[in-house]
Amino acid sequence: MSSPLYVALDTPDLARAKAIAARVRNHVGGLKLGLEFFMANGRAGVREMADIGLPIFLDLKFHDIPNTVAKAIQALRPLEPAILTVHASGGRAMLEDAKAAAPTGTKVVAVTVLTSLDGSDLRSVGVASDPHEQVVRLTELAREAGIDGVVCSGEEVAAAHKKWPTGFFVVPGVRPANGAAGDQKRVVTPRAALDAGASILVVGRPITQAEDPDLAARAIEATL
Ligand SMILES: O=c1ccn([C@@H]2O[C@H](COP(=O)(O)O)[C@@H](O)[C@H]2O)c(=O)[nH]1
Repeated sequence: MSSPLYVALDTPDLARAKAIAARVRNHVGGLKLGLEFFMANGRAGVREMADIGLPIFLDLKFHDIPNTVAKAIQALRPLEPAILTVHASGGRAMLEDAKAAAPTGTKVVAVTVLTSLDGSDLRSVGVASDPHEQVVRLTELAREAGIDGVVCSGEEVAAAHKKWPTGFFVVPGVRPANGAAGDQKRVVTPRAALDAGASILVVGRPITQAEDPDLAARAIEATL
């Protein structure tokens, strides 16, 4: 069985992304490429990373009107990513159109509440619900829209999983015990996230900024 650990290669530097991927490839189940990587390296860069032979999670977090999101996803079809992301708050029609536009083998997952936000951040943008309630609400929306799963923190994944037992749950904001949270506010350990029902874990800086990324990935893997 492949590892549930996906490494987030958040760098604009293609050579650095390839070097880290080469070092950790035997201890991770896939490579997550986000906006920082994509803006610098585009589709050609994604193709080069795919040549490494691990599944590609393209985390571009689309959020726009349904037609625009669908057309953007259609433009990415040749890349056939294993997973891609949209924002659940884009609404049901956008989620439905995103799924219809994606390649058959691509999982479309919706970001519920970013792991960098807490209740006070939600209130500051006019959302009265706490992160837990909001994640559960958006998980129900995602399920009804017929997509594949959601992105949430390890604090809510058990509740989301209960609402959607067959869903696919992506958990970022994962830190080894005593690891620096950085800008993440809803953080759990890799083991706790898996025990709570995560399908895959996304870990970036604890691996990519470690002195020895291979050792850091191995240490996380050993806890799973
Ligand atoms: O709610 C979300 C959604 C996506 N992310 C992404 O995951 C990684 C986390 O990186 P770390 O360095 O481990 O904090 C990053 O690429 C985010 O864009 C997230 O953190 N939270």
